[in-house]
Amino acid sequence: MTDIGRLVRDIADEMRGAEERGEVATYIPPLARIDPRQFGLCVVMADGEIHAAGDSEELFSIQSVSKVFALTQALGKVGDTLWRRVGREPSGTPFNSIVQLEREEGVPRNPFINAGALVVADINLAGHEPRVAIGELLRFMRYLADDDTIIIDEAVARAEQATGFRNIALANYMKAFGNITHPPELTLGVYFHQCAIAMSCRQLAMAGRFLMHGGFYEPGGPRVVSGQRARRINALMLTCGHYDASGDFAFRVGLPGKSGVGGGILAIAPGKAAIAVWSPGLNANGNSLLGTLALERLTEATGWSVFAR
Ligand SMILES: NC(=O)CC[C@H](N)C(=O)O
Repeated sequence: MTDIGRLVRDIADEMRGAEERGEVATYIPPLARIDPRQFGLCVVMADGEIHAAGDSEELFSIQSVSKVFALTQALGKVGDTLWRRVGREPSGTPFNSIVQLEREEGVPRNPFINAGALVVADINLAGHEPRVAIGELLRFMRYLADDDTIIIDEAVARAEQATGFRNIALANYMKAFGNITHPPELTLGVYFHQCAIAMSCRQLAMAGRFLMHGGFYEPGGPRVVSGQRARRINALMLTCGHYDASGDFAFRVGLPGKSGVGGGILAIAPGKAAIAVWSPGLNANGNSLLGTLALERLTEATGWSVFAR
């Protein structure tokens, strides 16, 4: 039996000393100021035991990791009709790409690229004021993580509102195809605020537990989603969670995972563990460089890859 606590500490020690750390995202000004020397890792085991090391209590901007929870929320509202407006194929393009949208008539490839997440935000906005839609997601995150202190970093949300021209373009372009139903600025407001949720590795790993427990909050606890839905969300994370590096992530780590440009990654070992890792330096695809390496070390040592026997 692998001593997980020790493994988690060893990985954090290795990452602390790493020289090659990638580049922090600079296109969102507050993220450009984050110290790239930080690294945190938290593993929540199926029995509830928690192993954490490094800067695992430090808050970071979860950015695109929020897309997993926003998708869960949207599926709860509209069920499988969501798939009329969003595909479920890997895009093979960067997270903020627009190139496929013209040929595919405003239907994004999947819910984890920005275009897809904007449609999901549009679904979550239906029938609400933007403030209420955002509040609903924040409450959902707090419930999942069992932590009422989780907040939205307004400075990050405002910064993206002021500089997010690609997202503004994506939303307007899809509006032209009728796949954004609200005024684009309202849908964008919901999206920018969900990306600006600030969490620690511990909080994020806790929030991901329902995906390790087949849709249950915890063993013996209430259902968050059906078993089928949990499996499907995990499948999408595996195939689309790292954009045009999703294949490489599956190859190296072998777990459903979702990254964000804040440097966080949520990874799920079904039935075994929910894992959150954070290191702000990104690789060329906009995924945490050391976060990916740490997960590779973890699955190599534990055999948690979904492809392991
Ligand atoms: N990959 C990401 O984390 C991207 C999220 C970021 N808020 C953006 O829209 O650009």
